[in-house]
Amino acid sequence: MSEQLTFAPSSAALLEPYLPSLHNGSSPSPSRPFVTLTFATSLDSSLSLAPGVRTRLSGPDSKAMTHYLRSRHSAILVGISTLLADDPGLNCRISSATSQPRPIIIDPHLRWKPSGSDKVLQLCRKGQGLAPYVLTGVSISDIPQESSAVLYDHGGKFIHADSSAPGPNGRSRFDWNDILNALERESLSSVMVEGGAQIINSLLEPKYHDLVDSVIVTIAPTWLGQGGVVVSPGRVHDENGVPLPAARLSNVQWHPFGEDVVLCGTLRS
Ligand SMILES: NC(=O)C1=CN([C@@H]2O[C@H](COP(=O)(O)OP(=O)(O)OC[C@H]3O[C@@H](n4cnc5c(N)ncnc54)[C@H](O)[C@@H]3O)[C@@H](O)[C@H]2O)C=CC1
Ligand SMILES: Nc1nc(O)c(N)c(N[C@@H]2O[C@H](COP(=O)(O)O)[C@@H](O)[C@H]2O)n1
Repeated sequence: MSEQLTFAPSSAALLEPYLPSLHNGSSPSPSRPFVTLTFATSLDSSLSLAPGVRTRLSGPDSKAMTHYLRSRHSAILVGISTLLADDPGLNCRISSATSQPRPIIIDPHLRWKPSGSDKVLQLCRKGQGLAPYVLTGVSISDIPQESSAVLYDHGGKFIHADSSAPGPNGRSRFDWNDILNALERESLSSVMVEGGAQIINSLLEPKYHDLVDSVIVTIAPTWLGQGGVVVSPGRVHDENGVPLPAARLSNVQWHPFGEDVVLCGTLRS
């Protein structure tokens, strides 16, 4: 039996202004899903000790908060490096949860070879979570049959999306509008974007700020030190080349959860 978490209604009420509507789960924009950017960070803005190293930052109370968020979104999105590094469950372990979020894996070059031993698929077989939808730039006809079979048998699938949008260092990637359009086509009305750093840094680019409905960050009272996987979006400059803050939150609230503090805000002006 996996761990079961509880989250007090009084704590849930604090988060309500930052969550998709309880009534219909919808976004303020009817044509795309509600987007919550959420992650746990150290005091030096690290998500983990090093690439590929699963690192616990959240204490029990903020962890329960994260699982409450999972209960309130129809999808939970992570990058492929997070999936390969953490072998995460990506399910909701709140005892009172009535639904599970759909895991979305951003895997433009198809690095994941699904196997029955992946935790996310084990949980699916136990009826404790859903199988992932994998967004990839690879043509569906080029995906190895073994990979498709494992994923489809669990109720997941590969979804092709254009991965030729220009990214940093001349690398191509998905445009976030295309990612959200793909989720909308799957009738997923809300998504919590959990990470890792490349995913978060790309979503924090100014051109995507209007796509993000809320930001909920757990800050743990620890410094992970140099070499961590860092959230720090690309630099923004004014017309004279003077650096500007990359992003700033409005409508800010801070809530202590155990030893951690949870910062809630919005990116749009
Ligand atoms: N503390 C926390 O809340 C969290 C921690 N993590 C940690 O973060 C680390 C992984 O982070 P990263 O190495 O930054 O990897 P990542 O999980 O952001 O995945 C990076 C990969 O995702 C793909 N990708 C990202 N953005 C894309 C875009 N816009 N279009 C197309 N493809 C895109 C690319 O293939 C890229 O190589 C792990 O150590 C994990 O433990 C991950 C999630 C949450
Ligand atoms: N909220 C939060 N706190 C931490 O301390 C974390 N390390 C993470 N990581 C994210 O959660 C995923 C693990 O999920 P499961 O517990 O296995 O379901 C991990 O892959 C990161 O996305 N999050």
